[in-house]
Amino acid sequence: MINVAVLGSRGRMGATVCAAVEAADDLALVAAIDAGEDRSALTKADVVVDFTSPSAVMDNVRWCVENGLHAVVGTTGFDDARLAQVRGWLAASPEVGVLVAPNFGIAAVLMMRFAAQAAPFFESVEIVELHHPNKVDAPSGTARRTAELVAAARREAGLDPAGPDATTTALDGARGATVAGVPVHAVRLGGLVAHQEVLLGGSGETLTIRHDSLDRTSFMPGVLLAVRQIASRPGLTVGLDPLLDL
Ligand SMILES: NC(=O)C1=CN([C@@H]2O[C@H](COP(=O)(O)OP(=O)(O)OC[C@H]3O[C@@H](n4cnc5c(N)ncnc54)[C@H](O)[C@@H]3O)[C@@H](O)[C@H]2O)C=CC1
Ligand SMILES: O=C(O)C1=N[C@H](C(=O)O)C[C@H](O)C1
Repeated sequence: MINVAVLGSRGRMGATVCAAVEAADDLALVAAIDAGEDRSALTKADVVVDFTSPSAVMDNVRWCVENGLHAVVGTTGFDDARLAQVRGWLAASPEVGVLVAPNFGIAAVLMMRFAAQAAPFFESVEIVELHHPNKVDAPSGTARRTAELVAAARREAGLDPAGPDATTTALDGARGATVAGVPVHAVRLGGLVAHQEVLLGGSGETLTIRHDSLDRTSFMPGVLLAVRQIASRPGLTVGLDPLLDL
């Protein structure tokens, strides 16, 4: 039995994780903590799951590492500097495992992988992410990660991350934000959960790779996989890919 605690337990994702843990025969939910509540109950857990906010997550992760607790982190807001900070904390607690994944959906992980595979074969690539209007950050963590993977694949093939663009006159924001050289556009729309399109274009043809999370249960197989594996993966793991042998 793995004892699990959830940070952000009253949120959209946290509540879904609590339900998934309670439904699993090999997991026990030992603490469910939200903003302003005492974190000491977390020490009953083997693994802490964090779905809070980009402004809260770093303090939570540091606290978990300092207390010898493995952490599975879905909260967004991680850039290279933040990941380096986590590696620094882990250096003092080398037995602890922290997994940070911008998206726990298996299909989303595959979408990112397919986008990176396709990226060197096209002149142009742009990313459109579409989410529910209560999302606090833009662009999404998934879009940022996709842009980084796509840019790395294009650079390796000797291509510019961005495609040609003759637009010289535009309202600020009309061409989106640039992440690792790739244009990223963010839509916030009632009725949506989490969606992304990677648009690739070349001579006379285009390819669209689209992923849709229609319900937050889509993230649960990935979260539970990470919870089950994190104790055997000390140090920092970024993304779900290594757990899927991708
Ligand atoms: N990696 C993935 O697969 C996914 C990641 N996310 C990310 O997870 C995060 C949370 O998303 P939602 O659940 O939609 O947000 P939400 O706003 O519904 O929930 C966040 C919860 O965290 C709580 N919270 C804030 N600070 C806290 C703290 N210091 N300690 C404990 N609880 C705290 C809030 O009170 C709230 O209940 C976001 O960064 C989002 O982008 C969301 C879906 C999937
Ligand atoms: O806030 C969300 O909802 C989501 N956040 C993650 C992100 O920013 O990529 C994952 C998914 O897109 C849902």
